Amino acid sequence: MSRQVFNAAGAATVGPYSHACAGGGLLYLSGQTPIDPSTGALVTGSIQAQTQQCLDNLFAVLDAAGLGPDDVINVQVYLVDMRDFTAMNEAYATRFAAPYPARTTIGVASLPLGANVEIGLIARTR
Ligand SMILES: C=C(N)C(=O)O
Repeated sequence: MSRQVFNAAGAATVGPYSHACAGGGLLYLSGQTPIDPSTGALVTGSIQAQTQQCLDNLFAVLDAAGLGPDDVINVQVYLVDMRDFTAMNEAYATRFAAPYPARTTIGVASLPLGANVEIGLIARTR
């Protein structure tokens, strides 16, 4: 049996993977870097703008699977510079409403394409 995968025009990939893969009642979304899918270019500028682009891309993938932000149960945030933590949180809070999903934020040495933030998530399926 092949994998049940989801891909969305409103998101990007930078390698050999799907935007999302379902299994065990969960939907696992690949990490999204802040690529604007309309241009294929990395969003530059504030960490807020980059964070919002990552989440917009992820929400496009959720939408392709018939899901939305309220279905998200776990989020992984990767930051190249942990000094961006507060600003990332500010942008993050514009895309999720309380009660928030569980989340882990990890500092990393570098990210694909020189991005400053990458976000992945897990959602429940219906
Ligand atoms: C950006 C990614 N999700 C990757 O390279 O795996």
